[in-house]
Amino acid sequence: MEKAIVLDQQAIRRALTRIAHEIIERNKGIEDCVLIGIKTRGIYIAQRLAERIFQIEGQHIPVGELDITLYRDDLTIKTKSHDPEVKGSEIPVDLNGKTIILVDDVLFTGRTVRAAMDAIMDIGRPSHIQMAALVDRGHRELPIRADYVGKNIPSAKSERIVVTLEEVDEYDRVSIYE
Ligand SMILES: O=P(O)(O)OC[C@H]1O[C@H](OP(=O)(O)OP(=O)(O)O)[C@H](O)[C@@H]1O
Ligand SMILES: O=c1cc[nH]c(=O)[nH]1
Repeated sequence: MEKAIVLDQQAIRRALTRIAHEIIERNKGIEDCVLIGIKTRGIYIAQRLAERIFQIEGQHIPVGELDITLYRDDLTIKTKSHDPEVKGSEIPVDLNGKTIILVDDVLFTGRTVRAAMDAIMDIGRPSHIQMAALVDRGHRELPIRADYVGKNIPSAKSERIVVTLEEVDEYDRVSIYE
């Protein structure tokens, strides 16, 4: 059941504009930066950030993609943890020496980001890896944090944050379900 809408279209737009500014500020521009979106919705968020960054800086930032699948071990074992694996990637540039900014819609246990970092390290040797999430809902199971957060949403572990984006879902919204 939908408990609350936590971000509407305007709030998502503002959050992404702020993150775009923060990325530029922290990296003193975007030279040698690459955005890498994680599977469906992270990819669209990365593309939106690249558009904002172009509007602000007048420079194109490369955007790559990682496709990560969940192998949930709670199907066989009574635990809620899961092990994501990388299914595929589309990386448009050489990652050696670059600052990679991983982008996802929701940061939860951190296991997806860990799998993404493993995949990046297999492809090249970036100088830095940063992380941007539209929503950080807490409950980390690994020592991973986001450098850029649209909104921190405290949640019960049993709840679910659902992000819908125009590109795939017709409208922009972040809701919490119980
Ligand atoms: O930090 P974690 O615990 O790894 O969770 C975060 C991941 O979970 C969600 O994907 P989900 O597997 O729900 O698939 P979806 O993107 O298709 O909704 C979300 O898009 C993140 O990629
Ligand atoms: O609540 C959650 C947890 C993981 N991934 C999501 O998209 N939502």
